[in-house]
Amino acid sequence: MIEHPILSIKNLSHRYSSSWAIRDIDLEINRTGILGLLGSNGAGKSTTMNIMCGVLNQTEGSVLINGIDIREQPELAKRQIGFLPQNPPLYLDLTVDEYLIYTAELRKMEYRQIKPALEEAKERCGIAHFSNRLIKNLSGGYRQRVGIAQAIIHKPKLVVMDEPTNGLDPNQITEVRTLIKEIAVEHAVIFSSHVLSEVQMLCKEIKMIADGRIVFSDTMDAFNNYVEPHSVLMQMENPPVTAELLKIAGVDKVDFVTERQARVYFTGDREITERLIAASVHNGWRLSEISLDKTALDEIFKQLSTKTMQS
Ligand SMILES: Nc1ncnc2c1ncn2[C@@H]1O[C@H](COP(=O)(O)OP(=O)(O)OP(=O)(O)O)[C@@H](O)[C@H]1O
Repeated sequence: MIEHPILSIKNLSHRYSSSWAIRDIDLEINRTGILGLLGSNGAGKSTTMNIMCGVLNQTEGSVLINGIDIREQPELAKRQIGFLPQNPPLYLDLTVDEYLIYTAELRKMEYRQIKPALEEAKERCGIAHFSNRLIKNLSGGYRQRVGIAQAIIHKPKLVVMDEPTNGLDPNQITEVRTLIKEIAVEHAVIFSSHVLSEVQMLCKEIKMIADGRIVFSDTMDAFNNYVEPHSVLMQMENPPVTAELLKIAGVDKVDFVTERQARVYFTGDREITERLIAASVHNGWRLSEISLDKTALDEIFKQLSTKTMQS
């Protein structure tokens, strides 16, 4: 028997009226766990997710869910997908139970399977005690849990979540992230975010999308290595001239941020900090602070985002 990938997207492109929102997206998921789709607002995350869940018809390319073409056999393919869109379609005047039973029926679940599936989904999402509560009387975090419950009630292979923590308060964000991690033990989860730290925290694999194209695709470890700081910030009471700093092995470039603070770009290992401290002591630069430059991470993120626009 042929084993199909859970999700296989090839050369996916979409055009709204005249302009392309996404171009040539390739993506494959073969196992459970979380894949992060990272991109800033307007990068093309929602467009990609709406197409992969059969909500939007693509202009070009193909989406196969477990080997089934979502455009050719949408009903069959959608049974394997759970989707939490950016604005979950919750019916505020229904109770949690009424709503979840309705979504199970939409998925054409067998009648006798619905009751146990309902209980299991509520249990997993921590909403069993709200079974008879109207959705409009739930907090944002609990509404999001109901949204997640409708995405998993039919036990799909693939769960797609479009910015699931957007608009939640910090406690709710932590709870929803924990829930996503739990769900990913049994399901393949693809999750979008514009928050780099969130993707770093949750995902083993990352696809970064910018201006409708994938600009980075690898494991989270590879991404973290890639975006390791390449500069340090040095605060000195008696700073040297740039040329003195450039003499130190590994230093590529120096920018003075203020008269006494230099950003020192380097290649190679992080032992550069030790060499800089030693040089400072030796030459009397009176170093008061030295740190790996965190803003460098954002800079690299920006560079990756704009890479395709320039090429
Ligand atoms: N219905 C639409 N009609 C025309 N253009 C659209 C439509 N929906 C999205 N776009 C455009 O397509 C591009 C990609 O948008 P998309 O919503 O997929 O991005 P996103 O990464 O999900 O961003 P956000 O987080 O802001 O939703 C943007 O330039 C957006 O303006």
